[in-house]
Amino acid sequence: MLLELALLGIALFIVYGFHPIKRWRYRHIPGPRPRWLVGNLLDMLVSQVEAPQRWGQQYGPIWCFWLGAVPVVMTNDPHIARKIVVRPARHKIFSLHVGVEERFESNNLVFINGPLWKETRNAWQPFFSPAAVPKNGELMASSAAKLCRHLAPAAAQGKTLDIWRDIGKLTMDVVGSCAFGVDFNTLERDKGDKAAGGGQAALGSVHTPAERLVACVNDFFELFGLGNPIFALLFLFPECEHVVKWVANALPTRNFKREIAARRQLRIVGTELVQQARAAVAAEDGNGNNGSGSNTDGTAGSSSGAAHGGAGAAAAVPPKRRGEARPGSFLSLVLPFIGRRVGDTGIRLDELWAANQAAGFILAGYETTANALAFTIYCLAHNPDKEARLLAELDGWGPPDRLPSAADMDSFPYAAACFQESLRLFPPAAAAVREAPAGGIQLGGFSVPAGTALQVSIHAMHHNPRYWSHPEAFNPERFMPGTPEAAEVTPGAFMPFGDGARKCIGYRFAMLEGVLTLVALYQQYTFKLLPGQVPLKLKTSLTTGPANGIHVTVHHRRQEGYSAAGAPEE
Ligand code: HEM
Repeated sequence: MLLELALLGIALFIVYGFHPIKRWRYRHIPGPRPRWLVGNLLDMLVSQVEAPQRWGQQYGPIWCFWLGAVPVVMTNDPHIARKIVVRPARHKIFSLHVGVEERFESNNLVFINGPLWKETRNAWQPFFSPAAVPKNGELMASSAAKLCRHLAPAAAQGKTLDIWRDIGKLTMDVVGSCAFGVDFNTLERDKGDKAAGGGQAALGSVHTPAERLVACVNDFFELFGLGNPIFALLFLFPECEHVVKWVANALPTRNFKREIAARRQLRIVGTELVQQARAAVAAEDGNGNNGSGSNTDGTAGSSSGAAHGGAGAAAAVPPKRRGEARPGSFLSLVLPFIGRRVGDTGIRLDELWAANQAAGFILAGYETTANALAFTIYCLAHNPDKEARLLAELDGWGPPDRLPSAADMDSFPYAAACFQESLRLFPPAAAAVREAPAGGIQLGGFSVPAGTALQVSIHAMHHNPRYWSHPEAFNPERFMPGTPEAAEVTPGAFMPFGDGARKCIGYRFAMLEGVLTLVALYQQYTFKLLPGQVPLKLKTSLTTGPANGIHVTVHHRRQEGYSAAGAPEE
């Protein structure tokens, strides 16, 4: 009897691995052949960038692949992409976490849907309005100036460095000063770079708060999602989510322990930032009021948008009313939402929600922009003629020590074009994700069942030869208005920040930071790649970044005798 049951179990498991009913529902959509049990998961584990690009060439413009038992319908075509991104619902993101970490994660703007997403996006929006973003320019430029000082010894001594790590310190510095008014000190200290770079640091081996923060964010990015083998189990057995979660937490692997520690650290930092902001408000109120959510009158969006402040700088300007931190700081916009009820969902926004918004800003604002800037430096170092054109633009603008501001953005069309072209070639977010609506959706002539995960492969679209001539070439002229290259660009084929209601909320902020940083850096320095880095190896978890950093030597332009034409005078 036992033997028969075992055989029946094995037979059922074998049949389960073919997912016959599910696969039958998607049989009409072309795509790579799924393997037993794992589907096409292994291809995605090898490269979440190359596999979609290859499938796009073989099966495009729309295809279906399988993450274990989960079908994903993907496109590399701008017209189909528009139909996908216009939908506001993001497909469910699996999570292995339990308890407070699960509750913390369930507030993340990137993952939530419905009324909670709407209310949370409302809390973020005023900080990113067209009027508010430029006010961050001064702090961004001053962080870039710090980075320039930080690079000076390497330039003087001819040392090599991983510029991706140093740029990461810059973007964390910008997040701290612009969003929270806090100096994370990332550019002031350099303890052997233990804290930075690809999550190499175990949290226990770093000590200062800034080091801990950078280390835990790096760990988070490295270990989240498909980078974690247990996570892959959720795709193999999505119906058994609770069991997989239970096993993962009961018998955590070393990496999973690291990920939990990183999340905990982020939660703690987020909570500290919220509490500091509340304390600053209470101190300014002068009556001990801690802003505990009494302000639910919808004033959150009314702040001036002056982003220079937050917890650490709150004393500089009196708050407009109780419950608000420094006007215009990110947290000043978030704090008044504490205590609100979200429609008729029964959800009440609390301090954990606010802490998640603070941590979410750190996560979203740090690594994507760092990767984009580091990729731009790589592209320019590999294309000296484009670098020369950039240097000519900067030299025409002013002396090397003149710091750029948001008001100068129109003076740097080529710097902006270089940043955009690098976002095309190496989009830090590989895909935009949505869910097919109730009743299903027609895409590219195929009907896609309700609830299906829909993805725009941003990388595959940006490399689609149907829409980009010489897609592998770095050609910033594509983004210079009035050039023949720009005239060729298909509207909608460039989507590094996604699109629709869920378009990246930070895109203006990222563009400003990217251009101001490039200007400040290239006014003073150029960078040469160490050999062996072309073509660049990529790694993708939540974002796409360089797999092994970007190793360069730094050259001071004036000392090296650079001319406006950019070439070093030998
Ligand atoms: C070069 C830098 C950046 C890139 C390439 C990037 C890219 C993206 C992409 C592709 C999405 C998904 C959009 C969609 O599904 O349609 C996204 C969402 C998001 N981004 Fe960014 N991002 C960058 C910088 C930032 C910054 C600086 C912040 C803010 C601190 C930020 C905050 C967010 C948030 C909160 C979302 C989720 C929005 C929602 O679901 O409503 N990003 N980003």
